[in-house]
Amino acid sequence: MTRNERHIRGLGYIRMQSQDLSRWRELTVDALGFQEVAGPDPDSLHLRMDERAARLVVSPGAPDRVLAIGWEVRDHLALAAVTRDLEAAAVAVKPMTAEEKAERRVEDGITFTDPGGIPTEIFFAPELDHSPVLTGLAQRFVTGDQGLGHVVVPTMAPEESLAFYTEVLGFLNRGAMKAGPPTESGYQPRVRFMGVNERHHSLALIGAPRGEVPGVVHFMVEVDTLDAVGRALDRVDERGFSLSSTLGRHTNDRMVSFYVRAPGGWDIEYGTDGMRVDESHYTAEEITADSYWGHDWSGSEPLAAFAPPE
Ligand SMILES: Cc1ccc(O)c(O)c1CC[C@@H]1C(=O)CC[C@]2(C)C(=O)CC[C@@H]12
Ligand SMILES: [Fe+2]
Repeated sequence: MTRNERHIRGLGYIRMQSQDLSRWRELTVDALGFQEVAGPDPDSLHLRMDERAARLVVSPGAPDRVLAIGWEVRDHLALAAVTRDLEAAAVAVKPMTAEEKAERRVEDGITFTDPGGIPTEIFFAPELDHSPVLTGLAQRFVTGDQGLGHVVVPTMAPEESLAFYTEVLGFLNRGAMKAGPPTESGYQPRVRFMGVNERHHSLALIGAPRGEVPGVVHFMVEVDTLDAVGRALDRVDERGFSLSSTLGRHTNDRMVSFYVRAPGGWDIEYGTDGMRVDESHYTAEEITADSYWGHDWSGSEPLAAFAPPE
């Protein structure tokens, strides 16, 4: 198999819808220190992390689900090249409408669904907001050349999804972890990690019985200090949010993080101290434990992506 040229530079934005915006605001703004800003849609929650106008947008709607995972490319030429790669792979690609571009505050982009049914977008030239970033915990979100963070998406077609992201979109294989025993036909299910920059993984894929709704297992944001992670942990606890996993350090990206349950049945992973991958010598590896210490999932409420299919 060959891989197309790697045009994607990072995870750019995530758009979601939820029936409970006030609880989303409490979690993201009050507990995790995102900055709430005004945006093109007065009814949506626009959350700022850095100089980008908004990295996360939560709109009112049912059911609770992800509306778009936005991947960033360098410029118009890169967008045209990725569009050609997708069309060559027979993916139904739509150009963003003027309204979609205005909502996302990007110069241009395309929309399509990935093999797992996840609404996916590729864009370039996001608008910047040059006013100071006023985070609630005085933390700095680690973004920049490492993008927003990472997202873990469920897929009912794990082999097809892996081929799509690595061969068509050029994501780099950043290793895996076995997830459950081999099937009778000998297929070994794995959580697959993939990267597009120095962040160890910008995307992970998990085989799950439910694809499009909610369309996400967790997304991760990184902050600059362990103290900010600790303060966020105190605040989610004070506000009665359910901790899906205790604090721990992952083996593959070395991130120290906890996971908190958001409305809609997926998690936000909040971490610090992630490693940077040096691609000049990195080789894909298989981890045999998710963490060096901590990350106790025993108190986790069931994830919506793993609910039995309807
Ligand atoms: C293993 C791992 C390394 C780095 C990460 O950022 C990361 O999210 C994970 C996955 C954590 C976790 C797991 O290992 C077992 C299966 C889990 C519980 C899920 O179903 C979602 C998160 C997964
Ligand atoms: Fe993660």
